[in-house]
Amino acid sequence: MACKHPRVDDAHVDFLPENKLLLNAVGEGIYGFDLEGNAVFINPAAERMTGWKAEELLGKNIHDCHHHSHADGNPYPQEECPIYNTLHDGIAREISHDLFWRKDGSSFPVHYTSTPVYKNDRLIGVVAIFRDISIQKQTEASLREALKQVQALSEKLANENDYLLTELASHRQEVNISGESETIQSLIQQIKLVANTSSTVLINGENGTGKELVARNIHALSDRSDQPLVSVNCAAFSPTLLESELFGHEKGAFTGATSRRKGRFELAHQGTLFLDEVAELSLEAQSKLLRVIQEQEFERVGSSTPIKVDIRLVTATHHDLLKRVEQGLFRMDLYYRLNVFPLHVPPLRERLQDIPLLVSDILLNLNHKLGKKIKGVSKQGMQHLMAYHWPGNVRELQNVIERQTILCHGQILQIPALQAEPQPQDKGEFQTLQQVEAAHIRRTLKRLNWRISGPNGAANLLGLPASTLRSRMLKLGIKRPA
Ligand SMILES: Nc1ncnc2c1ncn2[C@@H]1O[C@H](COP(=O)(O)OP(=O)(O)OP(=O)(O)O)[C@@H](O)[C@H]1O
Repeated sequence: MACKHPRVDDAHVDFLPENKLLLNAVGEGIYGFDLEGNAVFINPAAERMTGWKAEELLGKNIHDCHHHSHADGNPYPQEECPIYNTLHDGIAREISHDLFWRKDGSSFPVHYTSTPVYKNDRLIGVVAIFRDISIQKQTEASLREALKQVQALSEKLANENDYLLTELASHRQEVNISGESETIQSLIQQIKLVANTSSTVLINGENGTGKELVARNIHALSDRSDQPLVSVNCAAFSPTLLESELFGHEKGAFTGATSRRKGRFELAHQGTLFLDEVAELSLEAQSKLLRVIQEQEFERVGSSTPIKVDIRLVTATHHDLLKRVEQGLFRMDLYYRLNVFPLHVPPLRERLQDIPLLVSDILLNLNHKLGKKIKGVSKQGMQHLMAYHWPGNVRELQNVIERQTILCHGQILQIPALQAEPQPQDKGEFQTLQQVEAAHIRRTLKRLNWRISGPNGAANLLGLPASTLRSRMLKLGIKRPA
């Protein structure tokens, strides 16, 4: 932009004479103006910053040279200029959000002061001292950007932390498995054996038998126990959501992916990942899982950068997974990868002798939770519990006990007769009374692991003295299988 009206008024140029040497040495730009707003002094720093030489500007109207427009290109009238206002009212000003235009048409952000100069109490001009604050602005912008990233990261960490703390808090007490039956004791042995290896474990069993409890025990007994145990119920998500839940996603990977998110595989790094209901994985997710198991690496949804993880995998299902393989619903190669160490959790109806111990553990928790003082279950109540077939397994037992505990006012819990065990299918053949009696005794003995006497023995449950039961067994030819 061309500057107009070159006019030097010698009468006004010498208001800074003694300081000129000093002013030429400072790093900040300095202009001296006469009362007309024309430049009477320009130091070398100002020349460097604006690209104008002093001789080009001296005597000219400085506002027109590099203060002519705002950043958006709109005109900047002289009447609004703080420096020119100081010229008129003699009041000092300090401005931090403004810009100066250079000779080459570019601009830079400035911080400046405009200070009135008096001689013999008479205002004779103004000194403007300015600094190029581009670097400061850039630093501020990068700091703001860094702060945004730190805030996003700390929010994400807080979420992950919340998830892990909730997991820990809700399961801290479940590091034991109650049961004295042979099957449970042998299960506990196997858990202890496998826990300290890094082998993949596949837990199979009906709903409510304690598969998740087994997984927690494996983790708790392993050398990864101070790292997270992360659980995912594969049946709880649609195939697309499950993929992003497991592997995470990049920002914008799909509609609704407003920020980058870590998947459960990353959260479980160095710990244990428990995939419950693993049979529900889509074939696509199965391929991805197979790759993680083989290569210990995967990509987030929407990214091609591989992420390496070190996890111990424990899976569970209530399905016959091999049957799912035969039906083409589950990859055979993945099945073999998961089934390295299979564990079977038996249904409660096959280990009825565990009921008294389970009930006493459940009551202990419930007394604490509900503020009750129940000491135990009545004799008849226990018989009712032992006579039931428990399709919902331990979870159903917990629910029955909790329901009755809430209703109970005394110290001994009464349990009503529970829905009777379904009879064997009527195949259209008549059975004699003796055959029905033999089948019933055999079934009861089997469920009680062939225990005859004692409070949890079959004789007690059938309402007979143990000696009578033994002679009936002899008569009916019932023997414990070898
Ligand atoms: N042997 C046991 N001792 C103590 N508590 C048990 C035992 N088995 C199961 N439970 C309890 O029974 C409840 C159900 O167990 P869990 O959730 O582990 O079963 P699950 O087989 O994983 O069920 P689902 O297949 O429905 O997910 C839990 O509260 C668990 O703590």
